[in-house]
Amino acid sequence: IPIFQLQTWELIHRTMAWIFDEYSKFHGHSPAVVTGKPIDLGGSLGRDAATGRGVMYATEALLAEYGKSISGSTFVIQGFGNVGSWAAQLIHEKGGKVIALGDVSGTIRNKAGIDVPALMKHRNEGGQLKDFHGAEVMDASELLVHECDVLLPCALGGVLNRENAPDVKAKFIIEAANHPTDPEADEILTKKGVVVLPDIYANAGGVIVSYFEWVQNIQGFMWEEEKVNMELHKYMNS
Ligand SMILES: NC(=O)C1=CN([C@@H]2O[C@H](COP(=O)(O)OP(=O)(O)OC[C@H]3O[C@@H](n4cnc5c(N)ncnc54)[C@H](OP(=O)(O)O)[C@@H]3O)[C@@H](O)[C@H]2O)C=CC1
Ligand SMILES: O=C(O)CCC(=O)C(=O)O
Repeated sequence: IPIFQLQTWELIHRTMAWIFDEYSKFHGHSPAVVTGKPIDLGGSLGRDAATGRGVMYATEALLAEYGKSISGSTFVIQGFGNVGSWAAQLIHEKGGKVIALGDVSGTIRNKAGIDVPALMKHRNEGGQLKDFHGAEVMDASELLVHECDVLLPCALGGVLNRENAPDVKAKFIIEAANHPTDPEADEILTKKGVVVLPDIYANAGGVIVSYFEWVQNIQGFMWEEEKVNMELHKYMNS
């Protein structure tokens, strides 16, 4: 089943609706042939937040194994798109302190913790990260090696490599992006005792809720968002 990467949900929805429509012209109404559809055409509630929510559940589960929790831990996040912004919001809701964050437009930090809802409002009103008043601008090259408990790369693949891995200070890395840690970095980080949670689990929330979309389509039924989130939590923790 096809899916877009690194695109806005508006474009993903439009494309998936087009594929669904074209297929249905030849085979009759067939919503289950494609996921990532707009809600009105059989998309699932909760899919928009699903990857970031799954990242939060995975982080919570990993920290618990080490006797820690999101609340009271510090977080650095690269990428403030679909995955990064949802992960940041949900971590903030759980009492986690997001102390540094960056996208292409800028990189910012606030030792006391960034007010993520205020940053979302600023971004949704068209503002860039670098112009946000609740944090100071920092050099983008310092983000991945910034002091923190948990580092969440939520942008591109291969961002952690042999150049920067020796300087990483995080104790935990959650691979929210696809393959953000290259094999050389993996080896360096493991020797340093950094715990790296692999992408195949950490960012599985998206594909799990896409599976739920297919399940709902073949059942001819739509789940409440609470049920989607509850089932996602169950799958991420099983
Ligand atoms: N969305 C999903 O459901 C899933 C996504 N993934 C993976 O998660 C990652 C993020 O995807 P998603 O959030 O959907 O993508 P988006 O396009 O929504 O967001 C990507 C973010 O990364 C930022 N970014 C891009 N390049 C850089 C860079 N060089 N330095 C800092 N920030 C950068 C972008 O900044 P700007 O906005 O300024 O361009 C944007 O904030 C990808 O690796 C994707 O494959 C994995 C599973 C599911
Ligand atoms: O929703 C999907 O089917 C795929 C999600 C995704 O983008 C990924 O797992 O990389």
